[in-house]
Amino acid sequence: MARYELVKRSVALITLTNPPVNSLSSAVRHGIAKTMDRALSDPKVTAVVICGENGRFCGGADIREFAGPMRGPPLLPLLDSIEAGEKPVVAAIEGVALGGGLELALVCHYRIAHSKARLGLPEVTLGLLPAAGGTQRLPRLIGIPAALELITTGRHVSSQEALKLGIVDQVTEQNVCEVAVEFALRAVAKPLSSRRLSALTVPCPPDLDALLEAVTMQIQKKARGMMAPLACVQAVRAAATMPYSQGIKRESELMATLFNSGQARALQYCFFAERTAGKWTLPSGAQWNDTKPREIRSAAVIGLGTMGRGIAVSLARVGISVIAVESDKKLMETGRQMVIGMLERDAKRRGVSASLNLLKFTLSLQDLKDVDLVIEAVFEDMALKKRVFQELSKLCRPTTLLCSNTSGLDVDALAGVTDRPQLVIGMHFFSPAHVMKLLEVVCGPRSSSETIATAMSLGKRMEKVSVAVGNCPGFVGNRMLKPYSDQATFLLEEGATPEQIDKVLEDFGFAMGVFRMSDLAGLDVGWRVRKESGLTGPDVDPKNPPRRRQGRKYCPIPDMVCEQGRFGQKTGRGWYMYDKPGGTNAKPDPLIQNLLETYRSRYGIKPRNITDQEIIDRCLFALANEGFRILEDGIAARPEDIDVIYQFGYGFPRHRGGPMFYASMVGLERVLERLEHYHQAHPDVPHLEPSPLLKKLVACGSPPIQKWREHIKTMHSHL
Ligand SMILES: CC/C=C\CC(=O)SCCNC(=O)CCNC(=O)[C@H](O)C(C)(C)COP(=O)(O)OP(=O)(O)OC[C@H]1O[C@@H](n2cnc3c(N)ncnc32)[C@H](O)[C@@H]1OP(=O)(O)O
Repeated sequence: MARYELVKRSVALITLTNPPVNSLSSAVRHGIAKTMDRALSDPKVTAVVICGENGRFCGGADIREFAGPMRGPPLLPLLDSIEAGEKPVVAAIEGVALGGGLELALVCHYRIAHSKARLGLPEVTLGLLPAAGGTQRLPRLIGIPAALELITTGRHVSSQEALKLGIVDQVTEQNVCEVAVEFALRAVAKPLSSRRLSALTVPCPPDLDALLEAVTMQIQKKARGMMAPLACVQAVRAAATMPYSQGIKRESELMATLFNSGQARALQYCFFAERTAGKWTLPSGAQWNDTKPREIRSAAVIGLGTMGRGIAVSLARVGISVIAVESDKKLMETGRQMVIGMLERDAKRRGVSASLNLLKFTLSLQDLKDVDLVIEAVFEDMALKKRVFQELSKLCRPTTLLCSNTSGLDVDALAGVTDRPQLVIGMHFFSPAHVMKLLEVVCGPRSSSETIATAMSLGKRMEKVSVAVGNCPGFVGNRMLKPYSDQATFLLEEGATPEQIDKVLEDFGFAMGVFRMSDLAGLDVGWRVRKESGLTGPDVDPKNPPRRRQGRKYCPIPDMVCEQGRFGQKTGRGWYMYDKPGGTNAKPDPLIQNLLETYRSRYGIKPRNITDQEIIDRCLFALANEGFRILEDGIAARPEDIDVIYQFGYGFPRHRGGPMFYASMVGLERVLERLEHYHQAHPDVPHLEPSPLLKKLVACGSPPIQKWREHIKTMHSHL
């Protein structure tokens, strides 16, 4: 796990060998301890270089080991002993030096980085802090403000920025190991005391308290209840105010609290869930690692509304040429200006030049004859989408992939009107598509494995987190949203207010409560869907709208809000009021309060006090319950996929893991018991009836989430 070689007759070259990222597993730590001992005790060796195999220095501690008991030599004393050694040690950093990997580099007396390397202390993103001396050494090296920023955000820096900050001593474009060996030879005669970071004093800003306070306040605003960033601030405060020996103790204490927290478990689960999500498998046996995607060089986007524009930008910025189609000249010109503006701003932010030459705008579908792939992003209307697909089928090359950005319509029905159902697939982007990371790849029953592989690989290239899901109304994300938002509106009937519910959900950690989110998305969207499905319409008595429809409980309040022309932010009024149409500053609206009171008195509902816990339980358990149904229906392959969708598409707090992980943390028995309780109280709400899979898992002793799949295996897969 650590290879030892003697090079240039006197330099010990220690290579970490734990692919793919040379993480510091117990075997690697053991290997480092052994090879360092050998280097320090061999009189022929005058200097040491540490590097990593396969172009990667080290990706940090082995995160998989965090779940089990600690084995092998602990990292902190091992690193302290490297720093204390009497022979110069040089870190040769290629690829990445992250977390424990950077902490290892910080105990080396010198650091040489390749120009393409990235460095950082991302522990905070795993609910931890850099507890192998990182919070104590980095401030001593680069000062409190810069160290605070890196440690509390977990941001990776380029080697050029690392050089400017003083983290590395040299950046090279050449073979970093060779450069480091030469460097080590030159360092042999030099004193090491000033190179031992733990022995340095921290350059302390005069306004330390004010700085720490400002950072704490900033974090409290942004971190939505995450503990780790605040613990990082405390650890850096210790570096500034205590000698190293005490600071390191404080670092360990803070780490101990974080390490055993549910938040750390959730964030580490998210790390692996995100990586697992791309690994799709079909019932046919085809899967992500044995199906070759097609290469996509050119694409078309049909429709230059909000979604189409974002999709066009996301394609062009990764080097794919895009033909954007609109049906009307004025709309096309508006779309063109918006897309160009977005692409220019995006390029400026990334420090690259905007790839405007890749864009073409047209009014004619005829121009799409030769593209490799088309993404339809027209209005959410099945008849319109079918017409577009029929036409594409006639016009495009027989090999062109036809994709729809529908947010919930039947992808197979679209495939059915084409001459190539195997090349039809859903690519459900989230708004704004050039910002939001999530892509649901909706596999119809006839989508070929090559088509799925191509859509997934295109998503990855577009820097999206892509999740393969089955075809059903609303797919995964929007299907689950219904029971969640239904519970919120039922709670309004019973006595809650939009602002109360939103506050509880936002305090839980959601980026936005359900009502603020609806105002942002536009209330008319759901209203149109309800009209299309016959739940509401001209036949409904506006004075006395029924509270039971299609055999189940129905809350007419959202329709009543829409009937007043309140469609959310875009109209300046929705569940809240805004300063102006398009405004974003939501304020409680007395008119909504009035509407709720009138509604309750009309139906003789006595409002009651609703606790925060009831809001959380009803909204989140209804959400997870639908997730269990999605798993048993085979629409999602794993709970991890659902959780990734909710984090990246719906603002579910990452430190809670996602709705399915949250359910597992609360305890499946409790989720089942609460759902049974609420279903008894509301028997006409089918979404509250516990799903058979939830019952089955509880009956099997509530296995950990990673084992749920074994209980779903026998059920039908739509993927
Ligand atoms: C006392 C405590 C001391 C220290 C604490 C720490 O060090 S905590 C760990 C801090 N390090 C990190 O957070 C880095 C995590 N890894 C990454 O950010 C990326 O993996 C990386 C290194 C930038 C590489 O990205 P890339 O896109 O190239 O690959 P991918 O992410 O798909 O990873 C490849 C496979 O490696 C697994 N993996 C990555 N890092 C770790 C790790 N630190 N421990 C364990 N496993 C790791 C990852 O899960 C992938 O596995 P696979 O089975 O192929 O899905």
